[in-house]
Amino acid sequence: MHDPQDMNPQYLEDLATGYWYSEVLFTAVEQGLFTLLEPNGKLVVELANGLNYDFRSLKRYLHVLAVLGLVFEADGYCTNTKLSRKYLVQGSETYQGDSILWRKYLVENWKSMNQCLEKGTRVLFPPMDEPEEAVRERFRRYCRAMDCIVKNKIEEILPIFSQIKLQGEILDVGSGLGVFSTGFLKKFPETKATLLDMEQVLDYAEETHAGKAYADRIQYRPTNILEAWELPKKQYSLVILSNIVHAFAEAETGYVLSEAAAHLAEDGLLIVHDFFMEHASAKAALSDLNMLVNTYNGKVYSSAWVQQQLIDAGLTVTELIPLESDTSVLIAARQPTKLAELCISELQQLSAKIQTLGFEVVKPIEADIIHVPEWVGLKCEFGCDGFGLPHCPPNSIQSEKTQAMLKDYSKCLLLQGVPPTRDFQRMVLQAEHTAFKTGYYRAFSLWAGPCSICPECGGRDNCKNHKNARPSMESSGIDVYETVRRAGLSLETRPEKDDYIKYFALLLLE
Ligand SMILES: C[S@@+](CC[C@H](N)C(=O)[O-])C[C@H]1O[C@@H](n2cnc3c(N)ncnc32)[C@H](O)[C@@H]1O
Repeated sequence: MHDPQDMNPQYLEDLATGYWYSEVLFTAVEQGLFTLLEPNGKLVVELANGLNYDFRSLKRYLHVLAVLGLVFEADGYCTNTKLSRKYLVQGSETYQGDSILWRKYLVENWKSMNQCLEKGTRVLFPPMDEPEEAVRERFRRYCRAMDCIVKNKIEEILPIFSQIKLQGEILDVGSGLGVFSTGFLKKFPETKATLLDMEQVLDYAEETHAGKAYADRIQYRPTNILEAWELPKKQYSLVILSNIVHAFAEAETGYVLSEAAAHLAEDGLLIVHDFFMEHASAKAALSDLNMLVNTYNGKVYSSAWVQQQLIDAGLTVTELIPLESDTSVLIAARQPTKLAELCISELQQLSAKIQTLGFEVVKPIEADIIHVPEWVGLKCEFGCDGFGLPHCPPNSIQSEKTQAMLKDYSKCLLLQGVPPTRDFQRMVLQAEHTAFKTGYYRAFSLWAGPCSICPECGGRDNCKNHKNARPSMESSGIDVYETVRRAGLSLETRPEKDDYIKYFALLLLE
């Protein structure tokens, strides 16, 4: 997909047709198409009969599913792909259909966006006279949807705890069906869990876990978590708040966080898993709107806000730990040494800290993707006004030296920001200092554009600020476009002079 900085109307067309993709998926999942294709695929004609579809229209529809990588279709025969077989076949452990169909259920509320913006709150609610059975079924669908999503997350999160021998009591706050805590129960046999949620949710949770090997280690405690929790304080080795922080506005969420902290044992760990504005920023911002149209007062927070609540409650807290997927975790403890037992790479922690300086993207990359071809210097010598400036060629690093220097480094961070140049360069310097103070004593940055760090430049032969001057990537012979693309980010030339600019810098670490 194009991005907004490409200044391409195709980006707008792609946004406008986003629902085409979701409708295609919703229909196939709702009709159980992928389930019908198991175990060995079907003739398209058989599928048309099974679904009561017009044969020719189904061929067109299957063509789209094939283009989207969800089926294979050839010679009138159709089979699932690996992806659809794993995630879209009913009855499979990894089935995602319940969360996909929950997204479909929410479409009506999204259509009320304009009214929500006018009123400042959700406007559509289930009917007051909804029959009890319908309410119960709706709750259950909601629980299954959350379950689908969180069971993938727990696989990403458990490795953080791989050096810890967790024992004792786990408290899962706003647990839903409790998939998060059961992930811990399975990994740590010497733990027990208490689930806090509404009564009807916990009834369903109990049904779901009945008969499982760990079932007798779970206690169900129906609780309104916005009121006092009738539980012993300072008792729990692990307190879990997964996807609950975003359910309420500041006052309520602040209360829930402080109650969670109060129930944490002296040597316990508290984990907050959620969307945070700093990670997967488009999805996080859209999730914030999802809260606007679907909840009473929920919202997505910045990690800084949640961290501050935990600090105010007397805890020490990690930097944001982004998952590979769209959410992140923060982990807090009463004893700072407890956090040192977690398996979070130093680089992850540093990236998160540097992100908070205000960069759009902070991406760890391997130094060997940095591309230093022969031609870059030509663009400086012929065609750039900066040639001869204090830290531009020929007063910069020769490409041979850059190539040699890069051999001393393996890890680095690619930093993306925006103009003005001086502000960006100052932020890069701050990032370098942050890395240095963290222990990366070889930290060295190369930024974008001629050095602009001093409002009054000492001039070509007379730089008065060597302490803060740095070379740019391009002046050192780096092909910035190719390097950025190899890092999986996008950078295009600008068709118009006033088009949006992205700035990149490299922070070499070790
Ligand atoms: C988004 S779900 C998260 C469930 C689970 N922790 C997860 O990560 O999938 C939020 C849960 O909080 C529960 N919840 C919301 N408000 C609550 C309240 N005031 N008291 C107790 N539970 C509440 C909901 O019933 C729901 O199960």
